[in-house]
Amino acid sequence: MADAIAGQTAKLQLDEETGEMVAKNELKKRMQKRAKKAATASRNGTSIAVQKPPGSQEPKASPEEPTVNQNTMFEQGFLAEVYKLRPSKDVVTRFPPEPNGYLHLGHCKAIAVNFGFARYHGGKTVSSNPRVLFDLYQLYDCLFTRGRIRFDDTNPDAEKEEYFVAIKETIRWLGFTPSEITYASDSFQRLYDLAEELIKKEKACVCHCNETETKLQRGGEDGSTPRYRCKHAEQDVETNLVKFRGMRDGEYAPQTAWLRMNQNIENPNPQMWDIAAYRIPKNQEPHYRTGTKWRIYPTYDFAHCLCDSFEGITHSLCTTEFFMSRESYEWLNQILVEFQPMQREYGRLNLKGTIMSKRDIRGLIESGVVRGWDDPRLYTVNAIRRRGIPPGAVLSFVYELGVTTSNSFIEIKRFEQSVRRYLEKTVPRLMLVLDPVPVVIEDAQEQDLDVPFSPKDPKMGSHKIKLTRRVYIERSDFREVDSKDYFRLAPGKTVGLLQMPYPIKAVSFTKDEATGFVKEIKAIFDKEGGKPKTYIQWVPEGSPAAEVRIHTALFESDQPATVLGGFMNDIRADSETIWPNAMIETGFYEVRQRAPWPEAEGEKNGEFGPESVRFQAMRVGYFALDSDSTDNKIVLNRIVPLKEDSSKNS
Ligand SMILES: Nc1ncnc2c1ncn2[C@@H]1O[C@H](COP(=O)(O)OP(=O)(O)OP(=O)(O)O)[C@@H](O)[C@H]1O
Ligand SMILES: NC(=O)CC[C@H](N)C(=O)O
Repeated sequence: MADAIAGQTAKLQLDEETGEMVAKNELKKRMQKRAKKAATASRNGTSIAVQKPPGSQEPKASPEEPTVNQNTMFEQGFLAEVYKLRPSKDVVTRFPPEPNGYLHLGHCKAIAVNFGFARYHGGKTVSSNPRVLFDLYQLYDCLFTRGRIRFDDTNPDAEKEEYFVAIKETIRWLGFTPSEITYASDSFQRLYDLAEELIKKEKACVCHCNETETKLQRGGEDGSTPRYRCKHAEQDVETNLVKFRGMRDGEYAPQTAWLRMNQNIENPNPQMWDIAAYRIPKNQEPHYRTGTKWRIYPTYDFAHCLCDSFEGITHSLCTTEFFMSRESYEWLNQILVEFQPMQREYGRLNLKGTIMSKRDIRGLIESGVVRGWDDPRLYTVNAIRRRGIPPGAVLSFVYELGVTTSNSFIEIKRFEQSVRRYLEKTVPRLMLVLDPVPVVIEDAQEQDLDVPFSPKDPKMGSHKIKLTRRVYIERSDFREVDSKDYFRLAPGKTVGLLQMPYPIKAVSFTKDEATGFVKEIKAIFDKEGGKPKTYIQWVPEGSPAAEVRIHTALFESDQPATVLGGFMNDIRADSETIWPNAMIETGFYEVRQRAPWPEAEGEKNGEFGPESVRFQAMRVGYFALDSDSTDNKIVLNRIVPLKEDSSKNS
């Protein structure tokens, strides 16, 4: 029976316009009809979007056969050029987050670039099959490749332990194993000593100018007045040393003194206009790692290049907003240290139709628009993960986009398309009914049906589903009044039930007097009527209840940040729909027990949560178990719809 049902279901295709499962021929007919209609409409000046007929659709790739090999990113284009500029047997890179918030999708690109570059140039002789590679890569990462995390933890006022922990976790989840985890704070003493050396070389002074004065020295508000050097640049070395030590020993109030580099105010690059090297933070929060030992902290511009040198970073890869900083990076390293890393800049990954800045997300959380940093409508890694997007799908997306020097603004639907492609062949299929209405099949005999988890991949195995007399179908799959162009259930009409040996024909129905809703449908098997035009999903009586959350775009526009009055004025009211009384077939329990689906990347090592329970709910979408679930309550999030949401970037 399983084979017959598998054969039948495998041949069905989703009609993206109606959401029905139909035979290939039926879909072809429908497509031709629609194409004709569209042609007539276009002749009449009105346009209708048409789904491509089966066979003409773009080939669907599986993650095992990626359209873009992950190595392509390092073999061609920007990153290949970077390597050619500095070919090295011992590539060392670092991913350098500031632990002041949770990482987002853009950071996944930075992680893939930094760890991937080191991995590629450290272990490129290994097979290019990603499945085989995973175990080997873990070993390779630890033993041979030199991709590190370095926390840029130079601003204790903004940093918290929870962010350090979450960042490390994200990198593991993406399937990378840092060869080392380091901290700028490991080098605070060494950095301090080098700051004194810079003073002794007359390349830094302690400055007391405030923000307004500094702005004037740099050409005023719009940069149109002549630039000039501040008077503190004339202080002698001894005075600067005494003052700098005074800063260190707490003799200056926060923000009344800062160490400033003596660069070149004439240089057209603002990064060379005597920028800050050390500052006294306003709040004097204890540092997560060094406590109250330091009252002064190095700036990014002082610490980053020096730490890169201390750690022997060969290729310091960062995003293009640091392009101007390259000059000060090289200037400082050349004065103070022997080993010279090479900084190069690639384009940031941005998504249209959302916000990713930590400050803005904090605003959404505080105003109750979203549940928290991991709300599935956001694009923080926590949110993407909770929503059920697998780490392998995130990486595929990054590899697909590749790396150039341009900042990319990608539509959410492109991201979702990539995720859908990844899930299509890697997760099992189940039946889920969002808004159940009972159908009593009067001539049904109770029996167990053995149905495959995948219509095409026998390796996924099969599970039992009980054919009960009373089953549940989607309320929207029944119409009280039939019509010619309607192909699902209606009085006197036949519809196929997925995985069921025979189609059913509705014979009568009752309604709830109070609500006017259909209460129960009576049906019989239609054993003589031949193949039905359309198939719908169902669940047997006794199936577990589930709360299903369907999320769509949080914002109306493509650029919420630029909307008049700010992104808060751009929030969609219907970005979350909850189906509290959905039902899922019991095969779900086996899917849950066999998680993670798919078994790949960072989830393979046993570190996975409920979100790795992923499946395709036929005709409804891809789903994952939400972290609000308990032993007695199933809560599901839709990962992505089965097709692109035409109403909006979902
Ligand atoms: N959108 C992005 N695309 C690609 N790389 C990014 C993106 N955002 C940050 N990065 C890179 O990730 C690394 C760590 O960044 P860090 O946490 O310091 O980011 P950030 O720029 O403060 O992030 P944000 O302000 O967007 O939260 C840096 O090398 C940074 O250039
Ligand atoms: N060079 C870089 O990649 C910059 C990293 C740094 N943590 C930042 O401020 O974004």
